[in-house]
Amino acid sequence: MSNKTNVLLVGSGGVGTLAAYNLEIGGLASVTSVLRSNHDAVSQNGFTITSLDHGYVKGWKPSTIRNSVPDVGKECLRPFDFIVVTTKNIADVSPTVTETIAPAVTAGHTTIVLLQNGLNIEKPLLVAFPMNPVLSGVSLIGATETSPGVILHDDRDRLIIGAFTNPNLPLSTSITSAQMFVQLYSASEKVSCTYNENVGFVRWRKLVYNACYNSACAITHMDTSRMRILKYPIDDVVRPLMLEIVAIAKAAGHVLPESIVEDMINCDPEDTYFKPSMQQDIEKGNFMEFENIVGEPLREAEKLAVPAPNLKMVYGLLKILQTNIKEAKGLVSFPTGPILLDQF
Ligand SMILES: NC(=O)C1=CN([C@@H]2O[C@H](COP(=O)(O)OP(=O)(O)OC[C@H]3O[C@@H](n4cnc5c(N)ncnc54)[C@H](OP(=O)(O)O)[C@@H]3O)[C@@H](O)[C@H]2O)C=CC1
Ligand SMILES: CC(C)(CO)C(=O)C(=O)O
Repeated sequence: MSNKTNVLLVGSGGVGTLAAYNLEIGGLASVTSVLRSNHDAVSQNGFTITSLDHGYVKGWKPSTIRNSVPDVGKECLRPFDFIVVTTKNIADVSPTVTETIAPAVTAGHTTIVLLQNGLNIEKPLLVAFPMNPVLSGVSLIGATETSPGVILHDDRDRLIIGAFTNPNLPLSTSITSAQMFVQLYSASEKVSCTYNENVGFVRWRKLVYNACYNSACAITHMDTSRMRILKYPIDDVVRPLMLEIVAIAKAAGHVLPESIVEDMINCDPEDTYFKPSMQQDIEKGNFMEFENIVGEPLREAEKLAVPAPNLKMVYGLLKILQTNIKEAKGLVSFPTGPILLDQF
């Protein structure tokens, strides 16, 4: 039996494939990757990765690939030490993250690492798996699967790991797991992976970008460069949203530096015509992570009585757009025909 750390990776798109590759070349982890739409392409040809950190990699496969999440109990498998979740976190569509990973979690043993955007993403996992550490992974990376098994990685991998508070475990248990994961991820010596105990601060800081740019770009189908060149999309839409997120974060106890708004507005190189992930998702007809990225900060605002009228409007619009996607995928339907016409 291998003495490497046993890692299951669920969700091998842009972020997940880079994480699996980086963990394996570090030499301390053996990775089982769960693949879905790219399973056949990768089992035939491996991954092709063009990466700013790792160079050009052709035909690479993780130690094990699977087309479904393993059932550790039924299959009598060695328990996973870490499950790294790099799916999009679509809280309003089943199967949720909790439902997806449940068969692979060993109570009291497996550490769950959520390498995903958004706020309060740990809450359902702490309810479902009360005796397991859950870690926060905030990724600053640019990684996209351009066709099945082909990954373009064009902004350096900087990963910030921390431990979500699990009231059923000593904090030291979760912190030890977090530090172990940082060691595994840093072992490649190709990327930056740091431990940060202030998970809330790190997640609110990232939301200043994601809740505002992701939403504005998804709704308008305009990338961040065009918004900055035109200026009025920033003045009328993006900056007002960012100021609301900063105010909500402050009320929640996370005081972000004053410069954060202008820094986030200008953080992408202006010539990249960058589309944030939510815009890329809507343009592909995929579900958007809007509940965790916009809905959760909005619910925090309501709880803390912080006015957030812009965020509320944007949330409403994203919910409508998500319903359109659900309808296109057959998850919701409406009455059709003459009855409907008579009614309106
Ligand atoms: N991409 C980026 O540069 C950044 C992304 N993030 C965050 O990282 C997370 C991952 O994003 P990203 O890599 O872009 O996402 P992608 O859409 O590229 O990849 C998600 C992968 O998860 C797979 N998946 C989804 N559900 C399941 C399931 N139930 N079982 C198995 N596989 C599943 C998808 O498969 P399928 O193809 O079949 O749908 C896809 O391969 C998100 O939270 C995102 O917001 C954060 C910073 C930067
Ligand atoms: C901007 C980015 C790529 C941050 O790394 C991101 O988080 C997103 O597009 O959702």
